[in-house]
Amino acid sequence: MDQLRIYAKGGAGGQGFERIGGVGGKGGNVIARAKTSVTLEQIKGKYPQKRFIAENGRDSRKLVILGSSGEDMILEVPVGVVIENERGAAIGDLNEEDQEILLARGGQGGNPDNHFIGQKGEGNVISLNLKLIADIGLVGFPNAGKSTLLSAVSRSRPKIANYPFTTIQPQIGTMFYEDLRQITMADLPGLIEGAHINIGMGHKFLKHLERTKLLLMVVDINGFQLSHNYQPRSAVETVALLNKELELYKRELLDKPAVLVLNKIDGDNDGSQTAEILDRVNGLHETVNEMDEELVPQKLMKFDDIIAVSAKNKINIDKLKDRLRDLLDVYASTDNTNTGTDVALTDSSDIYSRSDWKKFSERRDTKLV
Ligand SMILES: Nc1nc2c(ncn2[C@@H]2O[C@H](COP(=O)(O)OP(=O)(O)OP(=O)(O)O)[C@@H](O)[C@H]2O)c(=O)[nH]1
Repeated sequence: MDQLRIYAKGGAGGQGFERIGGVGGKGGNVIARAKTSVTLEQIKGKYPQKRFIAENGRDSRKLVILGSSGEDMILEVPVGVVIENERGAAIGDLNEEDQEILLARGGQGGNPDNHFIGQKGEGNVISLNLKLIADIGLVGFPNAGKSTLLSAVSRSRPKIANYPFTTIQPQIGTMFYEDLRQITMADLPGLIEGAHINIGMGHKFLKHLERTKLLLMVVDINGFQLSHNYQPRSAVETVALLNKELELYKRELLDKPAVLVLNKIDGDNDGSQTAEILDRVNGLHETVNEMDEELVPQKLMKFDDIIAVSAKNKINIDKLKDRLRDLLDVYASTDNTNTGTDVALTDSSDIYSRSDWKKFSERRDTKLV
């Protein structure tokens, strides 16, 4: 969820008491305050009506010359949110903890200027938009080739982006297309085995993946080993492990559009290694039964596609770029999210698309040196 529309209404001003020159209290304001711990989903869950109304100011009375002001209504919103009005114009953005923005002003209390009649508070339809870090977020353990891939797809060297609302610095690459379309891709450092329990940069990393439209999982066909203290993992185990890390952090991440990239196929001379991985990933709901329980996620991600590449030798990079673009377009036009598949699946439905792989395997002999 990256957008939430709400209604904010300032409290009305209290009535003045003309006979004694009494002034009504000012209506409370509705104020957005940034908190890193808050999500848009939480706001929606807590306030399903999405109406935020501040308290009215009190009237001035015989013994109360100055009516007291209404309380402000404070709405806690996620850090990194852009606030827009009904017409889509930006009112401002909140990039730091406890930063505040006024959403709707309370009405003036009744006083001589308004004939002692308390004024209504402002009523505004407001849209809270989470800033995207990039269209595509790379997911992969160290050494999978994420930086190399980012450089391969983007024309120039990826830039280190300075996002005020993150403490980590994502590398952002821009993919350029012939018709001038641009798609951004972010490599957020720090995902390692155990990230969900906050080993390494853990949560800080995973949190930002939520702010991308599509996840691109990058796996080295030779597998992965975090360090000598950790067991080596095969490529297929790595897919399961990454799936699990995402799931343990936040299950909803598994519902995002996702593509799997099998990288470093230049080292697989006859293509058999990659073909076997692809087969096993395609049947992951069966393959996981043979894996250590600690590697197995409860729910499997549904990849929109699996593409084998060599980031270093630029094999299949254009194909990857085209596919990513197509997928983003499809998702933008249908606003679909894929639903993923549970591991406890009993039917044998093939949850991964093989189409591109077939085409690739037919062509790969001519492409490989
Ligand atoms: N043979 C081969 N090596 C590759 C390929 N892509 C990346 N590498 C090598 O793999 C190593 C790791 O690549 P990086 O791009 O730094 O990997 P990363 O995933 O960004 O790693 P971290 O920065 O540690 O997260 C480097 O030595 C790359 O040259 C590839 O397609 N083929």
